[in-house]
Amino acid sequence: MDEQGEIETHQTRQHFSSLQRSNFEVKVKNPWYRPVVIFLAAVISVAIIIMVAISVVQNKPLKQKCKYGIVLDAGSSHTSVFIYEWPAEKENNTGKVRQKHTCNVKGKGISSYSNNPNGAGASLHECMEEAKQIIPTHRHHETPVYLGATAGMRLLEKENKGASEKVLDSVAYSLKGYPFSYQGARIIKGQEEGAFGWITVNYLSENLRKPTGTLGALDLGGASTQITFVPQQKIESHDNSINFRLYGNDYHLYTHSFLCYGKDQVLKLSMAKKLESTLKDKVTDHTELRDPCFHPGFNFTRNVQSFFNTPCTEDVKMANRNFFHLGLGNWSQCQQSIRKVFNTSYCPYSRCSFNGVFQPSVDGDFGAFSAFFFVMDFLNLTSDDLAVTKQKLATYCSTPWKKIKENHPHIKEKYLSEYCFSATYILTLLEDGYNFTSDNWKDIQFIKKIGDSDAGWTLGYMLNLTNMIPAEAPDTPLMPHEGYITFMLLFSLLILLLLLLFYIYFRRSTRTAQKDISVI
Ligand SMILES: O=c1[nH]cnc2c1ncn2[C@@H]1O[C@H](COP(=O)(O)OP(=O)(O)O)[C@@H](O)[C@H]1O
Ligand SMILES: [Ca+2]
Repeated sequence: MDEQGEIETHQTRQHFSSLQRSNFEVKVKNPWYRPVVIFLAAVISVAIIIMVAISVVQNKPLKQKCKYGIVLDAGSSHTSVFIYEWPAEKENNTGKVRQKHTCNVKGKGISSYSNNPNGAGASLHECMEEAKQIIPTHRHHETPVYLGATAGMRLLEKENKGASEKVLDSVAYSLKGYPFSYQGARIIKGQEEGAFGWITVNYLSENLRKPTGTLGALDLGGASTQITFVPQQKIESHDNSINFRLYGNDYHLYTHSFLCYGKDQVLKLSMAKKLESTLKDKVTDHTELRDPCFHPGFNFTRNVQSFFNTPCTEDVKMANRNFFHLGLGNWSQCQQSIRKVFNTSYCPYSRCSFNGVFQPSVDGDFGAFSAFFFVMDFLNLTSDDLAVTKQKLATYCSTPWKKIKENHPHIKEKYLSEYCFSATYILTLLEDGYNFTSDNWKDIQFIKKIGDSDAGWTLGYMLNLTNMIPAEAPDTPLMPHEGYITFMLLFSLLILLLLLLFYIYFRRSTRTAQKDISVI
């Protein structure tokens, strides 16, 4: 072999040995890489599937564990039992508490039991038994029960403190006899009634955690009425100011409760004033009271005493006697007579509603509930402008009593006869008392419920006493539960897809390498 041949042979050997090396490498990769990749892909896939499955099961709304609370609204006309329900683990979030059930206690309000206090406690029995059925037994012992009494008991306390204490003792004794967690029975203050009504409507409307405005609250009961809202102006009287810090926001509320200005007591007050001016100098029995607030043809014999059996009319003095109560059905005269129950002759502040009570000008939207709703809804007056509302009411009041009864054969006559008075009072209170105008009349929404919960003070009272509205906003998860599950699923699918692509690409490149070798 010459030198040239030597070199070629050497180069060929070198080339062959490098080929041998690369062939060796591919041969090593092939049997090793494929099963490992398949195995890894399988393990990762299974891991992802397990992860998704666990996160779905872990995070799916488990069979809701609920907690419960009971509030008894011992109003002047009747008592209602409200049962509230909320998901156990979300109690500090807004809008989570809902009204599960209500039960109306048979008979009148607890203040009517002043001569038979034990009857007050006993009257709650049926509704409390119903609560035992509705709330799961294992939750009974941890379910708080609160009783709040409003203006009927405020009046009884004024009139006869001993009797009001006995009535409260009786209802407390009765409530302690049930398997729930008794938390107290008390007369709530007018400011609390107003403020908790405001919290209720704003909690239910989910206004509290948003930067949007809040809803003012107008509550009309039988014995008192409340107005509560966030004013634009400074609150000039300490008694009308309530401050709350809720979910990290400060609220400065104006609130006032007018005792004796619920629709039943104001009827007595108005009647007392009419009787005083008409009958005072007449000594004969069976004198007539011609009343513009009752329908033409309405004619009943009544006793003066039935309008003077309350501290609300104690300033008007009259001897007891019977009189004929005759209806005239004249809306504007009725309004004139109702105006006399508002004293607007003095105001020690820059502005007042009536009776020398400070009130800033009404501002924003209002929810008007309880008897505001019952009366206006019955008369179909919840959605017109003020002028049309007045016209319709004038027509209703002038409708003969006989026709009214024919049109509503199933409504109790006492209630039916009073709707003209009550609606006229509502318009007068809102316009002359609180200073609403035809311009902002549309800002008043007459409401009974928000969602499935009644508007009223009870929900706000319970939320406050159970500390369910925190002062600071609780931390919220990054995304809602449904969003989290969707994200996890999509993300896992994406990883699977990538693995699949990676596997396909790897197989292809391996085959290409093998082909290259076989060609060589
Ligand atoms: O279905 C109804 N139609 C008309 N008025 C009603 C209805 N239900 C309740 N009311 C009236 O609503 C008022 C409720 O007052 P409540 O008993 O709460 O007194 P309070 O809040 O002054 O203590 C009473 O005047 C009652 O007659
Ligand atoms: Ca009430």
